[in-house]
Amino acid sequence: MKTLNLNGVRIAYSDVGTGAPVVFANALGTDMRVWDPVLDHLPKGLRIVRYDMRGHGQSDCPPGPYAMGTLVRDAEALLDALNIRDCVFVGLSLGGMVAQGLAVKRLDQVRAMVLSNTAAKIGTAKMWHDRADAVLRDGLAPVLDPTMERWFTKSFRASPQASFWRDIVANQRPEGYAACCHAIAGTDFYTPTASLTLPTLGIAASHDGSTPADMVRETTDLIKGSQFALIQNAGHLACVEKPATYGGHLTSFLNAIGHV
Ligand SMILES: O=C(O)CC1=CCC(=O)O1
Repeated sequence: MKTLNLNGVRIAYSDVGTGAPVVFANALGTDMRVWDPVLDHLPKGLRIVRYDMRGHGQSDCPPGPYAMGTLVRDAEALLDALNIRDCVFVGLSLGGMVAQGLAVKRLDQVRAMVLSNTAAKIGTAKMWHDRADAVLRDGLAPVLDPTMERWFTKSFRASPQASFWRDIVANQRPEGYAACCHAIAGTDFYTPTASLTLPTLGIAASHDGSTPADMVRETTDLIKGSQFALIQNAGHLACVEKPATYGGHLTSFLNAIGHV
């Protein structure tokens, strides 16, 4: 794990390999470890960059609320600092919102994107403000059970791995989590995303309790020529629950666009 000071904030990242760049952005309540299960299922030789969204993982947690524009600027600054152009940007949930914002702003940095378990707009502003208020008041403990239900199928929740992912959320900082809830609350990328034409893969999961498959499909369909994949028997964190299937879809997409 390395860090860079970007926009006055220390951002933790990992940068491995020297080939065609693929950049991964995490979901709310997670950090770059959310991609660990999938990495073994990707082609060898890529340059794999992951980072922790501000307020998450090992990155700094400046006071919130955060704006989506700030999260997009962090991604932009990271790619500039690492001299990355023409990457495939893979964004999970909140990370997928960052992908859309970055693609609108910096097509020189992003040649293609993967919108995983995400949408142009997720939920309602009230829902996110309420969740942020609750987490700031009571901490993350009360949101753990509902989060696990949105993230994973019943059978995965009963597996020994589940407690590891529960702890990932439990150990995030409530202030960073809440600050990112505010960023989601203020985001509606419907119109800007509809103007995009870059190669795009949408990935949805059959049991996603946060961004149901129809929601992911609606956003993916805004982008002309996009592809869509539905992963069966997985929840919101399909990259964790079905890493081989997820990696297979990513690999097919990378091959199809010649990003090898
Ligand atoms: O509701 C959740 O916890 C899932 C989620 C929505 C946006 C995000 O990044 O995660």
